[in-house]
This record gives sequence, C-alpha cells and structure tokens, in this order.
Amino acid sequence: MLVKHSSSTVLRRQQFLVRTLCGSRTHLPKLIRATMSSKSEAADAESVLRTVTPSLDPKRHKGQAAVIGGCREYTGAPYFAAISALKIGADLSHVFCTKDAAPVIKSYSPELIVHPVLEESYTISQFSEEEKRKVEDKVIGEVDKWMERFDCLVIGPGLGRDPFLLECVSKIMLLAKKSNVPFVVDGDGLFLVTNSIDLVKSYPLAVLTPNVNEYKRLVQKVLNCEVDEENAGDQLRSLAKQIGGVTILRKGKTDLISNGEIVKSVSIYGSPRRCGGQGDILSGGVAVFLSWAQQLKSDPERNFSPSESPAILGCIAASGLLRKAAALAFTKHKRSTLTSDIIECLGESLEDICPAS
Ligand SMILES: NC(=O)C1=CN([C@@H]2O[C@H](COP(=O)(O)OP(=O)(O)OC[C@H]3O[C@@H](n4cnc5c(N)ncnc54)[C@H](O)[C@@H]3O)[C@@H](O)[C@H]2O)[C@@H](O)CC1
Ligand SMILES: Nc1ncnc2c1ncn2[C@@H]1O[C@H](COP(=O)(O)OP(=O)(O)OP(=O)(O)O)[C@@H](O)[C@H]1O
Ligand SMILES: [Mg+2]
Repeated sequence: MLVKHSSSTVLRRQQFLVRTLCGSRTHLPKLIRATMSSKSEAADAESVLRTVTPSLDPKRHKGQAAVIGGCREYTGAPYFAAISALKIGADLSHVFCTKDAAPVIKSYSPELIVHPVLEESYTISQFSEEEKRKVEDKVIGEVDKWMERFDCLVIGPGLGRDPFLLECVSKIMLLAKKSNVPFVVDGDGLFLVTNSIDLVKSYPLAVLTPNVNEYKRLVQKVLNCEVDEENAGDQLRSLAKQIGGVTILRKGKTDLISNGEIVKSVSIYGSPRRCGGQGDILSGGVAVFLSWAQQLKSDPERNFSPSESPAILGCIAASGLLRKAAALAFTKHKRSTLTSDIIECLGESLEDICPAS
C-alpha cells in the first residue's frame, strides 16, 4: 500500500514556532518567511467564488465536463475528478478511460457517462505498425465526436504512463486546442506534458495543476534548476512565462497560481489530513469554474481586466472551495477523513458562500 507522507507534523511545528516567536517577520524561520515573502497577492477566494458561480437559470444549456483518465491501476482518480465536477455544478460529466477501467468507474456512480475507448500497449502488442495507427485513429475519433460538446477537459487523473496511451492523449490535446476547449492537466497528464512542453506551450486555455513532485519535475525540465522556496512566487511566474503564459496552480500548504504575469495565493481554510485524491477534486473544480469564468468573459457587460483571466479565476475559485470542503470534512471526520468525505462537503461549502436561492 502506498501511504502519502503527512506534512502536518512539520506544519504544526512551524505554526508553533510562528506563535512563540515575537511576531517580527525577520525572526521567522527561513521556510515560513519564504512562503510569506514570495511576491504573490492573497486572492479573495470567496469573492471570486461569488463572482464566477452562475445563478441557477433554467434557460442555461447543459454544461459538460470530461475527464481523460482511468486505466488498470487507477480508477479512483478519474472518478473523483468527474464526480466533483458534477457536485460543483457541471450538468453532465464524462470519463474517457481504458476498457478495463470503465466497468469499475461505471459501478461507482450511474451519474457519470463512461467511454471505454483508451487502449494500452499490452492490448495491441501483437499488432503491426499500420494496425496500431488504425487503433490510434479510432481512439482519437471516439473522443473527437464529443469534443464540441465539452466546456472543459481534465486530462490526466489516473491516466497511467503507458506510451501508446499517452501518444493518443497527446493527439487529444491537439484536438482540444483546435476546438478551443480549455483543459486542466493533472497527474499523469503532467508527466506527458513535462516531457513534451509544446503540447501546452502558449495555449492560454491550459491550466497545469502540479503537486510537489510534479512541480519539481516541471521546474527541472523547463527552467533547468531546482525548486526555489525562497522565491516561490517569482519562480512560478517565470515557469508559467516560459511555457508561453499557461496558467499553473502549484498545490501545497498555500496554493500559488500564476499565468506568467500575476501571482495569486490561496491559503484560507484547508485540512491537515493529506489523503490521496484531493488533487483530483481540485482538477474537476478548476474545469467547472474555468468554464463558468470563460462564459462571464464573453458577457459584453463585463469588463475583464488582465488579472481576471478565466483560468486564474477558475483556479482561485476551485482552490478556495476544495480547501473549505476539506476543512469542513475534517471537522466531521477528523483523522478518518477521506476524499469521498470531502466530495460530500462540496455542496454545503459552495452553498455557504453562494446560496442557490
Ligand atoms: N485513488 C486513485 O486512483 C488515485 C490515483 N491517483 C493517480 O495516481 C497517479 C500518480 O499520482 P501521484 O500523485 O502519486 O504521482 P507522483 O508523481 O507524485 O508520484 C507517483 C509515483 O511515481 C513514481 N515516479 C516518479 N517519476 C516516475 C517516472 N518517470 N516513471 C515512473 N514512475 C515515476 C514516484 O516515485 C511515485 O512513487 C496519477 O495518475 C494520479 O492521478 C492520485 O490522484 C491519488 C488517488
Ligand atoms: N500541506 C497542505 N496543507 C493544507 N492543504 C494542502 C496541503 N497540501 C495540499 N493542500 C491542498 O490540497 C490540494 C491537493 O493538493 P495535493 O498536493 O494533495 O495534490 P495531489 O498530490 O495531486 O493529490 P492527489 O492525491 O489527488 O493526486 C491543494 O490544492 C491544496 O489546496
Ligand atoms: Mg495528483
């Protein structure tokens, strides 16, 4: 069993140090000072959530999200991302996964539309190159016929790292870009993108949501250096700029968000419980809030300033909501808090900030 190392003991120790020191920033431990002094502006996540979340209007069309992910090893991650998108407000949520993963994901919930279309190398190992190309075309075609219905994609939760599957997913990214569909890249999608940065470079509707490992690999590959905690905000800005202004949400105790121009931070709420799957909830949330923010942008009565990029707003809103739901779930379940408990708290948390009526 893989157990995620909890950083809460370290954090508790740091918080204790902050309280016992005399309050001057110059006396704070280096790591804490670094987080506080990085050039980022604290976002008002609740206000962004109120701005971006639409009222429930029966005239609106069905908003659809799709998750590209789910393979033999991982069925939880795509489920968490897709069900979170639904719980937050998507009207339909699709999952495109491998044939082995599909019945499992379907069995978790009848709410999801599950497409068993992705193929891994082992299923085509006997095929000639030409036959493999035909399979690839079929996979791409299966996704393409749905593409125009999607308001946003999440690419990567539980995708795995099979080379043939990742090759197909890189073609799906090209399709999404051609159709101007925004996408959030997470999990193994980031493994793919880190090795082929051009897939997302300069696409303004791409959001990358790296965790600590994924961020480290991105920094090493793109900036050719190590993660610099002392200048976390500036380094994130450089990274996003270097990738042509894509938006990056660097997950951590404080979530940092940049599009190469501005750097925002979200640190309200949160939970000390680090159960796996919280990043998947976040990716589904970013997809929904990003597509809502994009709809706001197209409203002629709204004047969008550069700091109100839909991708940035989507990240701030999703981060604020996930952290609130995680905090609420923790008050109820304490040490036994699981990702599904946090998902159950998404509705109550959003309702608290943006009542439905
Ligand atoms: N219940 C589930 O199904 C969950 C599945 N998850 C999925 O699990 C996958 C991995 O996510 P993590 O956050 O654990 O990923 P990480 O990249 O943080 O680490 C995963 C593991 O992969 C190893 N690794 C690192 N570089 C590698 C490489 N080049 N080739 C092969 N292995 C390498 C690391 O040693 C580590 O043990 C993602 O697809 C993610 O979405 C997670 O979202 C958590 C929940
Ligand atoms: N140390 C922390 N303290 C409080 N909240 C945190 C901490 N680290 C991460 N988070 C919150 O949890 C969210 C998910 O981040 P995390 O680093 O767990 O992602 P992940 O590793 O991709 O998760 P997953 O297990 O789903 O793959 C972040 O957006 C952040 O809001
Ligand atoms: Mg993850």
